[in-house]
Order: sequence, then C-alpha cells, then structure tokens
Amino acid sequence: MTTTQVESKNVSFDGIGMTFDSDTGRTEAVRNVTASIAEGQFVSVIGPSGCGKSTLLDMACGLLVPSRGRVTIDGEIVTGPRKDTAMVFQEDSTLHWRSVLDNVAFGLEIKHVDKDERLEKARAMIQLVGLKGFEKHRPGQLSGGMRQRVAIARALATDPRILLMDEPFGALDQQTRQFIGRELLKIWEQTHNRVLFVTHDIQEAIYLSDQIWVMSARPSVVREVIDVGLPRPRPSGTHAMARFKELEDHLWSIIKEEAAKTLGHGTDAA
Ligand SMILES: Nc1ncnc2c1ncn2[C@@H]1O[C@H](COP(=O)(O)OP(=O)(O)OP(=O)(O)O)[C@@H](O)[C@H]1O
Repeated sequence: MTTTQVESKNVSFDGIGMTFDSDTGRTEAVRNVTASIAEGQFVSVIGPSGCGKSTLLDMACGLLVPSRGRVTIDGEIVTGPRKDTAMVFQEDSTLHWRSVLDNVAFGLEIKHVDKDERLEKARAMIQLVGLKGFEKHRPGQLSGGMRQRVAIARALATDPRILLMDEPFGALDQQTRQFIGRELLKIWEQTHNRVLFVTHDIQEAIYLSDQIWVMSARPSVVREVIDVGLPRPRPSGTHAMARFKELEDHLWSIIKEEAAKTLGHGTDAA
C-alpha cells in the first residue's frame, strides 16, 4: 500500500460551507470548515447552539449536500448514505411499530445479515445499553432515554466503520449518560472505528475524545482543534487530572465567548 493510500483513510471536510435558502430567509450556517478524522480517532464537536454542528454531521452522512467544498470518506466524495456509516440522531428515531429487538436488528436486516446472527447481535447490544428484559416492548412503552438507547444499540449493532452521533446522550439522565459513554468507549477501544460526536457537554467531550473541534458562532468555522492528550483507556480519576481541568477551563472560556456572539443573531436576510 502506498503512503497516499494510507493517508487517505480519513473522513475529510474540505472547505465546507452550507447556506440554507428558505421562505423565511437565507441562513449561512457553516462558512468554512476544513478538518479531518483519522483512522481510529474519536472526535467531538462542540460550539454554541445553532452554529452548524448537526449540519456538519448531516453532510458527513450524506443527508445534506454542502453548498461549498466536499466531504470525503477514504478518498471518496460523500454523495448519499453509505453502508459503512451509522448515525444516531438527536431526536427519537426508533421505529414505533417494531419491538425493541427488531429495532436494534433493523440495520443488520438492511444489510441482509442472517436472521439468527442479527438477533444474537441485537440481543448483545440490548444488554450493553442496559435494556435486557425490554426486547419485546415497543418504543411507545419506553421512556425517552430508553428509546435513545435503542437507537444507539441499533447503530452499534452494524459495526460501522464511521459512527456519527448527534447529541446521542442528550435525553439520558447523568448517571445513564456516563454509563453509556463508558460503554461506548469500551466498544470503540475494540473496534477503533472513527467517531464524530456532537455534544454540548464539555466534560463529556474531554472524557471521550482524542480531539475536540471547537466551532465558532454562526456562520461557523472550526475555531480550534484541540488534542486531548489524556491516557487511554481512561483511568479512574481522569476527571481529576490536571490536564482535564486545564482543558475544561480553556473550553469554557472559548464557548462563553462564542455563545455571547450568538445572542441576537437572526437569519441573514432579516
Ligand atoms: N433545513 C434548514 N433550513 C434552513 N435553515 C436551517 C436548516 N437546517 C439548519 N438550519 C439553520 O442552520 C443553522 C445551524 O443549525 P444546526 O442545527 O446545524 O446547529 P447546531 O449547532 O446543531 O445547533 P444546536 O446545538 O442548537 O442543536 C441554524 O441557524 C439553523 O436555523
């Protein structure tokens, strides 16, 4: 394999810009984002509300076409959903007419995985996200946080090479959030898939990530790329480490600045 081929194993945002035109006006969400996720890297994106974090993820999973620039995965331009990519959305994306087991097995079903194998995998993922015993329930019989865990299990069950997660833990209580975060890291340590993870939670971003992209207020650019540099696997007491505190303080100060700029922004045509 040549060096060029090795180097192209990444998810790249190349001069990405996104402007939305709608009947309510024109909104320049993302101005210029150039950044990439290397093989086996866990990257978090943080930034003020409305700066374009979800937009970035939607472009990476092929749901949105950028107005400028391009997203490439391992050298191929993203033009639509890909088999090696899974997304966990902010909002409930469970299939309400299916049981928990069939929801989690759904991604494998589309990939035509044999029934016994997919159900076995789905059961393992259900256990992992703490939903054992709820296999036959329908999403309507679960809490919002439990439904989100179903969506996470469904994405993980497909062993995606690229996992895109848009505030996946937002609906979970603090305890479950930390538990699932640690489980996600365990899986990631085994699979070393590439993860792009959107969160508002600074501590979560530091704990989970190799790298954090801090986005500016809209129209956004990546204001800073921060290498976390904490040991892996994360030892107990990671949150008390001097490096953790240093990153936390630094991130807080940037986010505060960018959030202040966000206040008062409307659409560009307003
Ligand atoms: N389909 C759309 N049409 C018009 N404007 C849109 C559309 N989708 C997003 N936007 C605008 O683009 C900007 C970025 O939205 P996006 O959801 O990506 O932000 P975000 O950083 O994920 O926000 P939050 O942290 O609040 O979830 C916002 O100003 C939003 O109003």
